[in-house]
Amino acid sequence: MGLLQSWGGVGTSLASFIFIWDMIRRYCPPELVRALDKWTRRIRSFFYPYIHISISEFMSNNFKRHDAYAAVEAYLSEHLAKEATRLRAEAVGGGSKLVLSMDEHERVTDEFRGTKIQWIKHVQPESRPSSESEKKSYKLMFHKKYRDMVTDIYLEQVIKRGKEIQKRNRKRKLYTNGHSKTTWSHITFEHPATFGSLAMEAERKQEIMDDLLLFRESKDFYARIGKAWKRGYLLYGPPGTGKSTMIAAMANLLDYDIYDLELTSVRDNTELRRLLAETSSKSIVVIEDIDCSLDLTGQRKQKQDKSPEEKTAVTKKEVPYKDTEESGSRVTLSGLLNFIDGLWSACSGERIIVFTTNYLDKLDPALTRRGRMDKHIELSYCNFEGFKVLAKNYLCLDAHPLFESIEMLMKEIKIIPADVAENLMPSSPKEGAEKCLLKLVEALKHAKELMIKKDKEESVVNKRSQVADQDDTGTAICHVRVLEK
Ligand SMILES: Nc1ncnc2c1ncn2[C@@H]1O[C@H](COP(=O)(O)OP(=O)(O)OP(=O)(O)O)[C@@H](O)[C@H]1O
Ligand SMILES: [Mg+2]
Repeated sequence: MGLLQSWGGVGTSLASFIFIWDMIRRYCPPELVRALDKWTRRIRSFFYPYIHISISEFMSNNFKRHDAYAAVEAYLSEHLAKEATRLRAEAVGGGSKLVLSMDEHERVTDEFRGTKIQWIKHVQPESRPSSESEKKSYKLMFHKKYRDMVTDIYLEQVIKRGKEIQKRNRKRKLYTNGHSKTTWSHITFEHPATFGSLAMEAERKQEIMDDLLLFRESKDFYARIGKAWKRGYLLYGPPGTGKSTMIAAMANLLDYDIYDLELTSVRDNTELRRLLAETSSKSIVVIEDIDCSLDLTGQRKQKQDKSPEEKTAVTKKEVPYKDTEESGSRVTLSGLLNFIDGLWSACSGERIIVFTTNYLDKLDPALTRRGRMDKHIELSYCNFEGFKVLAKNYLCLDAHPLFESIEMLMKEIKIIPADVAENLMPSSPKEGAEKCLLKLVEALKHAKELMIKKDKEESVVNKRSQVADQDDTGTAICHVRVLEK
């Protein structure tokens, strides 16, 4: 009872204080109010001499992740996680190691040169109900007399060590924007492809690898020539020739993340710009099957009438393009070109942009011109050299008596590397290398027979049409004679 009475007393005094303070602010001269403000600040800092610094996950414009946030998180996970009682565990290094980080609202104390510094994790749900994310931040609290030391030395060290830890524990990520999401979602990227395992001429592979490595080391060069540090690659060729595999090999070679941009899920240029501004440095932005993702070729011609053949022709790869229209994507060619040209992609550091297509001639030349797509790489049918790479990868074979006939057949038959790989893949543990090679020989022979048959049929059709042409000419001549009479 006594306690309740005393709390009631506190409440009344507080209300009176606020009332009097408001009166003073309203009716006193401004100089007096300023002086009072100054004194209240002094009194407050006397009783509460702490400074707070907040490091949010996203920059204030909410577009870009804050590098410092990730570095602080890494530092705290390694140095102070032992002290925290509520933790979050995440697997790194292919699941072989668990990294612990502080759970929300948890606090830990660090010590630096005899000073105690407290870290608190804050998680605040986003104000917008439609938003999928939360606002996360780390708050740092310390005595004001250590202000210079903490801001100049301690924080710098935390960020530096955090970045080292991040580098050590880094899991590469594959980001996607599919499934009607307006933001990126990611999974760990663990594709095993390397340039070594790609079926391609060794010389061309080396040339591409040199180009990529030179790009990675060219920060100063790009700064000197005043160009955004980015490079565009256009990979083209028939389905199953290794375009997607090469992108994975590129990411593995450079140790970059991949952003797989599904253009059909992007509503308009503004959304495209936001998504691209959210991509981080050291990344490869990929737009697969660019010819199907956007009406890039038709955008400028704007709804010209299609020929009846075009209207009826439906290939496998044209389906997504139809979806684009249905899903109402309004990304335009100029929006895409804006992004490639640098204003947006130059936001943060090294970036590679890769487009893939099965039909090079379907693309607008504005998109493929050098400077936008700096390097065009053709991935084509498998030749004998490519086959040898696959035989080594799949069967651990450098030579075999069957190689000779395979070489002969490959000179005559076009076969995609995906089909060669499929035949070389043992279908059971008992299936030996020779059996797999025989499967491939059979597949090649079968393809050859089909080719001969097709050629014969075509020549018959050609002969028939030649005869028909002659007939037509004959008839036409007859008509002329009748008219002349
Ligand atoms: N050049 C290659 N070297 C090694 N493996 C290859 C190569 N090309 C294709 N493959 C094999 O075939 C499969 C399909 O290849 P991939 O998906 O890279 O082809 P793609 O060119 O991207 O086809 P699409 O145009 O249909 O997207 C891969 O998983 C890989 O195993
Ligand atoms: Mg592909």
